[in-house]
Amino acid sequence: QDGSATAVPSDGVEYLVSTSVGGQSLNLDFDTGSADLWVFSSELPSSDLSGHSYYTSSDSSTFQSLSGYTWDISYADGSGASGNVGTDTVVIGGTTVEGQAVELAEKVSSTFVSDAADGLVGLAFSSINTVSPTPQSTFFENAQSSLDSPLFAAYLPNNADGAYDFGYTDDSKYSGDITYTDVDSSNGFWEYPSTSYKVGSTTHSQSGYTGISDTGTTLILMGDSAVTAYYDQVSGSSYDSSQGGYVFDCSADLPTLSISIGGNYATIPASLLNFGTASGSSCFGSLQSVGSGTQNIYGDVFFNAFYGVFDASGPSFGFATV
Ligand SMILES: O=C(CN1CCCCC1)Nc1ccc2c(c1)OCO2
Repeated sequence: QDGSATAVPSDGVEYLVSTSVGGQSLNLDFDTGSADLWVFSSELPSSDLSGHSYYTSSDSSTFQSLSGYTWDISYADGSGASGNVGTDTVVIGGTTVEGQAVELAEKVSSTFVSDAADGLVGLAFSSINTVSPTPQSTFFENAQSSLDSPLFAAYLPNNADGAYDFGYTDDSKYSGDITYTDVDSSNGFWEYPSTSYKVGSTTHSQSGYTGISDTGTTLILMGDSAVTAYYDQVSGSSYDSSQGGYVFDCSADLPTLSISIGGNYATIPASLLNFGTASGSSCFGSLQSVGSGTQNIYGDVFFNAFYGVFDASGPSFGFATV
């Protein structure tokens, strides 16, 4: 059944969605860049639980253990978690999935302990689900047959409540048309060619590059040539290792950044490219380096500007101006 769930911005770094797992409410981070649904659980050391809501399987009448099943995930930012697996009823907005694989954390890395999320809902493709011995389907994959259309959409406006819509697109959340491009899911991501970009009105090519739509990443992460080309146009900008990225004077005049999604450009307004105060009068850039590789990561800052549609028929990804 179609539905919409409110996404609340948290600490400026993620959006959390109140989710019912076996009747227990948890604030979960929806991550289109991974495919595991995992939760803080009573199996964690109690010192890891402070400040978190957590799932207790013995308190759920609908929990079923998957005996011998384990999971262990590592994210590109170096964080990770692991544990065991069961199934339970998961409700997000108006959409219910019975028998959803729920991955209970027995261990989480320190960043998760200090982060507000009580777990994650992975919305990438289950080919990258980490459950052993059998990878498990995502909430969206399980929900698809009950939705009017096999799609979900992310509406994540800057510093304001947003939403995840399941089964339909909501034209009150965007203006103009939704522009779609084919997705190559062979790496398990909502991935597409991203072979050029514009800094202001100057076009640059990045042949062979792809991009992924990743609501689990805060910023926009691109290859070093693109990052250098951008900050070369920001006078006084520099890479500050103590801040962990490019910074500039908060009064700096920033160019727009247009990224190619398939054959179409999405232009991020300059205002969104200043992520905010780093220290004193220096501000942190919303565009940072992805490091090595040719896969750009288009995170929440992208979704601050565009309603993103993840359509399993195709599959395809669509964007429209917020
Ligand atoms: O790791 C993530 C996102 N991740 C989602 C799940 C919670 C923890 C953060 N993003 C990311 C962070 C740094 C990167 C990167 C991606 O690609 C290269 O550098």
